[in-house]
Formats: sequence, structure tokens, C-alpha cells
Amino acid sequence: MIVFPNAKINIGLNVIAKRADGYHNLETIFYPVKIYDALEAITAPVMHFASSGINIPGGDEKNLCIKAYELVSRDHPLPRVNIHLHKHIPIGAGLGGGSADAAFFLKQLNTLSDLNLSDDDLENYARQLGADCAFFIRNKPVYATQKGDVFKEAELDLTKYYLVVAMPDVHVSTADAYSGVVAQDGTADLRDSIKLPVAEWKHEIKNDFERSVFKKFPVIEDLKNELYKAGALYASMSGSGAAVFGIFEVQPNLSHLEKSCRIFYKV
Ligand SMILES: C[C@](O)(CO)[C@H](O)COP(=O)(O)OP(=O)(O)OC[C@H]1O[C@@H](n2ccc(N)nc2=O)[C@H](O)[C@@H]1O
Ligand SMILES: Nc1ncnc2c1ncn2[C@@H]1O[C@H](COP(=O)(O)OP(=O)(O)OP(=O)(O)O)[C@@H](O)[C@H]1O
Repeated sequence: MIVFPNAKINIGLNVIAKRADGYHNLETIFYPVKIYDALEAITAPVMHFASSGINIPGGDEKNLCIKAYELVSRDHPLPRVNIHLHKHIPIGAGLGGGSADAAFFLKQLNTLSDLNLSDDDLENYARQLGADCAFFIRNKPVYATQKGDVFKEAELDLTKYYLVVAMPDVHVSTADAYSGVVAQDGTADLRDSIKLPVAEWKHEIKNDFERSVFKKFPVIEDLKNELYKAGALYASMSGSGAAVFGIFEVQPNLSHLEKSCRIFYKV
């Protein structure tokens, strides 16, 4: 069984407060985008994990797919599986790639092993693997609060726009980005802000990580500015970076950026 875990972008990201458990409460809109890994899982006589494509730091046993398997196996007898992950979603990008793999693997295990877990059950497992992970179970645009794993409906359809994701040649660790951010409460509700025309979002919608991450990696801010120069109605860093996205009315010419970063068109 092969599935194609997709990436996400964050439309706005307000870091509201530091919590007693070390995490942060935040407010964001998650929006799925069309950048994919490929993840194959088949039942096999011995457990095996292999990956190809982009090198994943940390070793196979630390892969979130393996962690997902171990987590579910505490509650349910599982068959041994042979897993192959082809990694295409950039890492250290704020695109949630590892979280997507884990969430899609949970869904695969549910099917492969006839576990009959509901989406709520799967989200509960996903939450234990990472804050971003639960979003990918239902994988629809949502308004997320708390650790980024509690969801309310958000009506957002960007299909009439041309979305671009650009990944510079730097990688940002999520934990480092959170340690540099200044939490602040009292911003407007993103569910109201996204109702404005996209061209007005730049006056209303921000990503709180940009200030500290741009300071450390000015190349990311430069890239965001390039997207505006190329005609973006709205451009922002996604999550804790380093990827930035642009929302355009038509396909932009970004060929001058292709030497210094990886561009994903029409996502
Ligand atoms: C920046 C975002 O991508 C926005 O969607 C997410 O908040 C990050 O989610 P994630 O990568 O799934 O994060 P996790 O793997 O759960 O946590 C990595 C580290 O980020 C920090 N972290 C993460 C999420 C959160 N709400 N507050 C935090 O402070 C913690 O230091 C944690 O140890
Ligand atoms: N399947 C996977 N794909 C990518 N990274 C993984 C995977 N499993 C575990 N990891 C670990 O997660 C780290 C990347 O997480 P990090 O949160 O910094 O970046 P990210 O890809 O931008 O994700 P996010 O958007 O959730 O913040 C990698 O360095 C790797 O050690």
C-alpha cells in the first residue's frame, strides 16, 4: 500500500504564550499543499525501514514512522511491516513533512491491520508524536489552537490562486525557533483575518517566528521580499521556517531564484 503524505503551510502564526510543559500555545491556519513524500508499507516476515530521496538526519529508529508503529503497538497487536519512505518534502522547512509521514503511516496501519480506529482516535495517537502531526489525519484547512493540535473549522479555499513554496539553502530547527520567539497575546482572530481579500492579508496576518528567524537567516527574509517583487499578493515564512510561500494571481517568473533555492510551483 502506497500513500503520498503532503506538506502544509501556516497562514499566520501567532505564538500566544509559553506553557508549563515547555510547549507554546499558538493560533494558526493550517493549509495542505501539493508537495509529497511517498510512503509504502507492506506486511512482511521481518520489520524493516528504508528511505530514499532527501537524507533524513537522526537514524531510522528515530524516524517518526517507526515511532508511530511503536506507539500503536502498545495498544494493538500489529503485523511486522516493511516500510519504504521516499523523502521529497524539504526538512527543517516548517512544512510539516515528518509529521505528515507519521500521520499517513498511522492511517496506513489502521487499514493494513483492520484496527477500525476513528479519525479522533488517530488524532489522539498523532498528538503524541508531534504538535503538527494531528492536522494531517483529516488534512483539511483548519484553525488550530493550543499546541497547534486542537482544531476548529476554517473556511479557506485558495484553489483559484497560484501557490508557490520556495526553500532556501538553510534549515531551521523547530525547537531552536521556539526558543527565540517572543510570545504575545491579544492579536486578531485569524478566522476573521482570512476573510479579507488576500491582497490585504499582509497588513493583518503575521508569522511570529519571522522576526527572530529572519535575524538569524537574512536569506529567508530576502526570499520573502523576492516573492513580493515577483507579484505575490501575500508572502510569508511557513511555520518555523525555512520555507516561504507566495500566493499569486498567475504563475510568477522566479527563474532568477532557482540557483539559490528549490522552488515548488503550483502547490
Ligand atoms: C512551527 C509549527 O510547524 C507550526 O505548525 C509547529 O508548531 C511545530 O510542530 P512540530 O514540529 O510537530 O513540533 P514538535 O515535534 O511537537 O516539537 C518540537 C519542539 O518545538 C517546540 N514546540 C512545538 C510546538 C508548540 N506548540 N510549542 C513548542 O514550543 C518544543 O520545544 C518542542 O520540543
Ligand atoms: N519522516 C521524517 N521526515 C523528516 N524528518 C523526520 C522524519 N522522522 C523524523 N524526523 C526528524 O525530524 C527532524 C525535522 O523536524 P523539524 O521539526 O526541525 O523540521 P520540519 O521538517 O520543518 O518540520 P515541522 O514543519 O513539523 O517543524 C529531522 O531532522 C529528523 O531528525
